[in-house]
Amino acid sequence: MTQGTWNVALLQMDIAIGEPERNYAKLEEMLNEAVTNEVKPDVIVIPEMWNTGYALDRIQELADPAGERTRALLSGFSREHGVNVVGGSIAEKRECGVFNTIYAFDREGNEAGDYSKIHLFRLMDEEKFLQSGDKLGRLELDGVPAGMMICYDIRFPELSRKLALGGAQVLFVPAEWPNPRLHHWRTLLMARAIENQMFVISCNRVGISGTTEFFGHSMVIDPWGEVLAEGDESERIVRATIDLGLVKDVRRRIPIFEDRRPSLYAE
Ligand SMILES: O=C(O)CCC(=O)C(=O)O
Repeated sequence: MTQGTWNVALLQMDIAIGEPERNYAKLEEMLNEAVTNEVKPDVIVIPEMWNTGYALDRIQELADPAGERTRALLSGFSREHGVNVVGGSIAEKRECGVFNTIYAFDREGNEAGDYSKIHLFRLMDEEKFLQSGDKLGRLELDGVPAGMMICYDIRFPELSRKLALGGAQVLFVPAEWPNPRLHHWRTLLMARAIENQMFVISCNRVGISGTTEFFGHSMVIDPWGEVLAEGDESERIVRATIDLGLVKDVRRRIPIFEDRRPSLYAE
């Protein structure tokens, strides 16, 4: 990191449904590609449910017990390469069920935060097979306060606002967002960035799973709503450099956090 900037790398990967071994191998390949680029990333982001895809009918047997395999891999990688990793999300098995969980690691390989998806997506039957998390996704990377949400969560502006009010300047959004709702995906991400005057860094998968197609379009959006980088529909690494100082500038320019009237509309 040069002063106040981050190079981010989004691993816009295809995911083999129900085949964790293939997915771990693919992820390692892409992680290595991400750090061998001439521009070294400060933060790497991975898509949602990258270890299993939506193999929900076999999720009990496929999910990573306590996330141990994933945590060992990502923590080791972060430490070895001195890079922050927001580890997408994985199907994570606990005693009380399977969760859709992000683990994030700092440059020393320490766990910087975790978040289990709180809004389960009925259109994909998540609520029938997964448990929902019950806490917000807050973390700090290189001293920068940030938040984590997963996919469907971006439809709930209250959640990103709460993270922003808690100090988040960057919002990470791993996703498996399918066709044909590209318009929703782009608009909601831009809205979350503009209304909260924060960076939104989203990583969506590509490829086809059964009858569902995923369009990628991973995006890096600045606090003014400008799209700094956007993927196409192919498997690739999407890169961008962000100037973290912009959050302060935009919040000074239009001081929405000073102008809020929560007594009139906060629940
Ligand atoms: O809200 C949407 O349209 C997509 C959400 C989704 O695919 C998910 O949360 O996995």
